[in-house]
Amino acid sequence: MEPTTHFFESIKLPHFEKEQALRIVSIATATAVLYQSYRYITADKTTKKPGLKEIPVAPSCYPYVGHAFSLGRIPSDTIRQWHKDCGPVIKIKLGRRVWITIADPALAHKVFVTHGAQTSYRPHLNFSHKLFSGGGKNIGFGQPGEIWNRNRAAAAYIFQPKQVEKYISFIKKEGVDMVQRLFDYTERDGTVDPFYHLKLNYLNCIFGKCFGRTFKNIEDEEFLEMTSMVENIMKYLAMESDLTNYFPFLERFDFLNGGIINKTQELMDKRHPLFMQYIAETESKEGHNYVKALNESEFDFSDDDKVLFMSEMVAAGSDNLAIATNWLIAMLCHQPEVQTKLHQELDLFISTHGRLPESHERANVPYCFATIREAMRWRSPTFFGISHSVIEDLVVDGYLFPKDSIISGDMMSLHMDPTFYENPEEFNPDRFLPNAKSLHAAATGKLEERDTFVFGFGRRLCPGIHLAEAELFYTTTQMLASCLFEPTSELPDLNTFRYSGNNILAMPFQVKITKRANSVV
Ligand code: HEM
Repeated sequence: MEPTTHFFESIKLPHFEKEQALRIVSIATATAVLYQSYRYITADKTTKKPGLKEIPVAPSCYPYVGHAFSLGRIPSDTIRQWHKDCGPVIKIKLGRRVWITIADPALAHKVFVTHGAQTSYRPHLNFSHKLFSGGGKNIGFGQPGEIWNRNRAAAAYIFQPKQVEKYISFIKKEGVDMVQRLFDYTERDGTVDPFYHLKLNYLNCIFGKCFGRTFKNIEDEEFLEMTSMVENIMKYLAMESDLTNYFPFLERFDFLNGGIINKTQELMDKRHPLFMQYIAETESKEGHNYVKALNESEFDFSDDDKVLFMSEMVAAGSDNLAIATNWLIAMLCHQPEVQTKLHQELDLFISTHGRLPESHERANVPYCFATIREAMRWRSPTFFGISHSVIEDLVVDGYLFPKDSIISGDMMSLHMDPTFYENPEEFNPDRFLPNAKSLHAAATGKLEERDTFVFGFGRRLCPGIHLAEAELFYTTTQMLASCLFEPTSELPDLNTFRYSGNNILAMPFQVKITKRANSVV
């Protein structure tokens, strides 16, 4: 009741008593609900066309609200179950908007890649489109067109393998520093939660490359501020996070919706000056960084463009990697035999070559690379990647994907498809042996040639994929060459997810990380 009282006290309604105002608001809301219900029902009928297979509507759909209140605590868990009950493609209704999720790799590939010309758009959502991407001016939430092409070309330029090479020694150093911190914290406290150390490592990797500066440790206030900004961005990017996208009348009653309009605006008001300051600081920094790379290139970025570009890279290029590596560590606690095999393979390479492997030598440490890949298959870092939108009515395999519907691949379901992956529930790095093809090769090409979906699809495929591969490879090999991961009496929970919006996070866990007695580094 308190926010309601506060709301009515804060608005200026000189001609109405509060009770009158409350009645008016109720009547207005009821009218809006009835009007929207009418439009919702009639709109739905117009999408039905003869001779087409009906995409099943997921269960627990209610008039007007659709599934908005049926998604549960972890929407991906609910949607995965709906796929099991209703099949590989389902329709979810959020107010008047239609969200179609796909759990079948072949259908997903056809929809997003074969028909990429129609499906490489992004839905217009309040936070991602209007605020985070400044009205569609960044890569992730811009629509195909001139600005998006420029941004994508700039990303392709700074993330091409040749450019990634320039930062390898920096990535390696960050890995060495993180391992030392893991040892220090274990020595001090007996055990350590690796997640924030991984976040610091990967945030430093991308932040260092963007701006030529890094954060000291996990208590560093600037690190905490930046990591909280990234976490909030990931939270608000989730489809279900902001109901005003589906019930626009809620914009007038922000307090009913958790104050999301205020919170997202505040977040972006904080981002702009902070990133402007980081960009300005790079002028005086020695060495190469992405801001300088953009300045030197012909892409013609204004300072505001750079804020959008860099903040997107920091958000997209840090947490996903930490989440993937955190799941890997959680899994190693459960499967010590996998860890032993990883140690043996790496030790053999190091003894033979007198150094750790480079990422282009992944075929020489195939089990190690396969384990990184299996960790991402088994627990994809995101629930739905980034959702796409279809620009015109599209029929694929007899299913109608209506114009403007939001479409997503359900990552967990795609990677648990038994026709695509044998015994998918089993964590088994051997499934990716002996093929040590790059992540890019694994995520592109014909359906029968690809065996990962975690980096998305076709024209929208993650442009940071080469960088992601390098960072995952060097961080993991550095850790495994030096560290022994031992569980505490409580093993990490592998089956419960922590809600964080867009990402699939493990529940917090502790692990003992010590220097391996027989380490050869
Ligand atoms: C484990 C690490 C990563 C994962 C799992 C991941 C996953 C994804 C996914 C699923 C998408 C959406 C693709 C689609 O819409 O079909 C995406 C897009 C994107 N990623 Fe990544 N990513 C990772 C790392 C990175 C890194 C390191 C960067 C750059 C620093 C990056 C930058 C981007 C950008 C800019 C987009 C938007 C592309 C567009 O909309 O055209 N990502 N990523």
